[in-house]
Amino acid sequence: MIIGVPKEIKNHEYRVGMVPASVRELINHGHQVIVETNAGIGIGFTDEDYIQAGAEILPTAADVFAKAEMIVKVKEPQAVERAMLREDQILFTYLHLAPDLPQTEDLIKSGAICIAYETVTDTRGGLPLLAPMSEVAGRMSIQAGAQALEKSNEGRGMLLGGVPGVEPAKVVVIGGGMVGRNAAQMAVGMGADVTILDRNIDVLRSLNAQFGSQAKVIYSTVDALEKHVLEADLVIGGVLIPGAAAPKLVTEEHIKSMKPGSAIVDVAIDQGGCIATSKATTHAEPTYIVDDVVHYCVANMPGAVPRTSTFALNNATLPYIIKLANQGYKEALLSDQHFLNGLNVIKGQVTCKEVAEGFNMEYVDPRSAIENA
Ligand SMILES: NC(=O)C1=CN([C@@H]2O[C@H](COP(=O)(O)OP(=O)(O)OC[C@H]3O[C@@H](n4cnc5c(N)ncnc54)[C@H](O)[C@@H]3O)[C@@H](O)[C@H]2O)C=CC1
Ligand SMILES: CC(=O)C(=O)O
Ligand SMILES: [Mg+2]
Repeated sequence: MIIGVPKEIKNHEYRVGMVPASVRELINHGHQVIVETNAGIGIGFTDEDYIQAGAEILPTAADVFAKAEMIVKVKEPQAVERAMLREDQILFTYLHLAPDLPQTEDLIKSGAICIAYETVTDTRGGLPLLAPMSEVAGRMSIQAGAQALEKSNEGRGMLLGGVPGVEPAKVVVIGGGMVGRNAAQMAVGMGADVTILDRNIDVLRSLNAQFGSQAKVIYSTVDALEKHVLEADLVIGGVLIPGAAAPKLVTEEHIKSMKPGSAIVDVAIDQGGCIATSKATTHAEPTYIVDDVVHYCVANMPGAVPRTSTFALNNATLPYIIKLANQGYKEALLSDQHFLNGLNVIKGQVTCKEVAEGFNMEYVDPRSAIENA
């Protein structure tokens, strides 16, 4: 198979779909890899590194899209990239369709086979291709939140850990999954007063086992959420209902009643955000203020630490890329229900239930969509 890796074009996005070592693996499996010039330059990989691994370098994204049978990316395709997709081409990347009608419509129109990293599941109920970036974003959320609390950023002027004799900041983490657990780990490490809310009892038990008395672990009701959010100096939004738009758990009224200068980091923004006043921002302009609350809502947080992130992402995606290339998408997806869960759009049909329901579109069972393709 011919596998194409274009350079990412989202704002301050320096990750890349494949590192040279992954290219070499695919070449060893007998495939051909084409890479856009300078695709890896943001993480220190030159064209020469890719050539050494066996790739061919092409001068533009248009060349890569025109020739590749499968496109491997990081972020959801931007409008100019969507225009280059073609029927029967495989697209393997993050999509986050639920909050993004224009992208969903373009992918339907393209006729391509669009497999989203973030809805692939595993046998333990996890999301193996989202997890590595959630680890990164969860950890980063505390750095971002600490900065947002600085006075020069219109924050309350609080140090997360306080100092001897002065109280630490209260950090409230909504959603105790991969993002929440990693955020809590960093916040605890910095000496903050940490509370984690989730509504899955098994998750609560596991958080309790990990953090013991270092963090409060609370069942997430409207009541509990309101109490803790209104007391918070920093709120981290990390809830997820896989495939679906995030529920708006923190309301406009809550934001109005939060302490002036408090901060929120809505990591769930890539699924639309779990805070009513959130709107996606970029690394160039990461924050804005609503009702004196600093909002950080960057939808590609791991893009800021692209070297760590690309390796972490590639470690997880490589076996799936190899499977698609070796077996073709039909066999690769039909033989593995968890991989099949990644299929969001195929040849004009929506095969992710949450996306179809969210946009009032017809849902087609992915298995029959493939069998009829
Ligand atoms: N902005 C960015 O750059 C990035 C964003 N993300 C996003 O972060 C979000 C979280 O991802 P993960 O932690 O991997 O998901 P996860 O599935 O590991 O964790 C989500 C948690 O939310 C909990 N939850 C669901 N409804 C809840 C409610 N009403 N109250 C409290 N908890 C609730 C679930 O029980 C689960 O434990 C996703 O939207 C993901 O796409 C991930 C990486 C990067
Ligand atoms: C998951 C995601 O949105 C990211 O890594 O950018
Ligand atoms: Mg206020």
